Amino acid sequence: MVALQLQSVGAYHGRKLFVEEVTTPVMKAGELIAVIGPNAAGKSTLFKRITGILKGPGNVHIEGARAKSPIAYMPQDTSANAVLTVYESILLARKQGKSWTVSNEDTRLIDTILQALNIAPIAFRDLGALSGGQRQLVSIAQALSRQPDIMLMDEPTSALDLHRQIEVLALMKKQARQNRMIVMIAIHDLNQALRFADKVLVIEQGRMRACGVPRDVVTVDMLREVYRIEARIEQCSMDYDHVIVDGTTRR
Ligand SMILES: Nc1ncnc2c1ncn2[C@@H]1O[C@H](COP(=O)(O)OP(=O)(O)OP(=O)(O)O)[C@@H](O)[C@H]1O
Repeated sequence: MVALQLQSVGAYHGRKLFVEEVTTPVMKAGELIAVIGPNAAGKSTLFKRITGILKGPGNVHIEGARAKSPIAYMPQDTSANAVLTVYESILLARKQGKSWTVSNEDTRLIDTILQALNIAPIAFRDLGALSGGQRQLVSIAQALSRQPDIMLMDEPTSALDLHRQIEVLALMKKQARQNRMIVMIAIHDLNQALRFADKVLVIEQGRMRACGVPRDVVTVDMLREVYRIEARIEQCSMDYDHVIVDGTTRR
């Protein structure tokens, strides 16, 4: 079973260290981890360091991975220039770094993903002709098609309507459990993080402020200090904690 731990991890843009000394608890197969923090805190930078796109000190320690390239990364920007259909783009993502022979297993998996994300009806549309939300769903499909051990998704639901946001986050939680993946999702919607995450990792000014179960991490004090908001945390009728914002504060 895969396990991931960040050990004193930092990340450079050019010569400047934008993320420093991130040491997490061990993240385990089956877990969904929400990565939260204000704009420019370093969430994307951290993801790019974990994937190896950016360099930096420390160690991204992975144990028990099944795949040779265990990480799939879904970037924040999902715009596409390629002249491909949705189906072709997912197949291409699946075949990245593998033999180009297309097997029944490949086509079956892609069909399952198209159904799960409710995008089968647009499977043969050109990528360039999709809406922003549709492009984001295709990007999720591409990442899922790689059947990774570790899935890093940078704001995967930012362009989706509320119904689709919940569908996608519930699907990712199920995928994490069923396929024994670690799923890390950078997300701004704290209520979605509280509802779906097993753990929440807070990044503030390039450093990890906290990582743990949502109830311990998303607190009134954290919201005041990190987000500069005055808020209450109350339980909704379904027992989920919910952030209710009363106002913003100045620094
Ligand atoms: N290519 C780059 N070159 C130089 N600096 C960069 C680059 N990309 C990001 N940065 C800087 O790194 C810092 C962290 O940015 P990052 O994109 O990781 O933040 P984030 O937490 O993902 O923010 P957001 O929530 O706004 O997406 C910011 O100060 C940003 O300006």
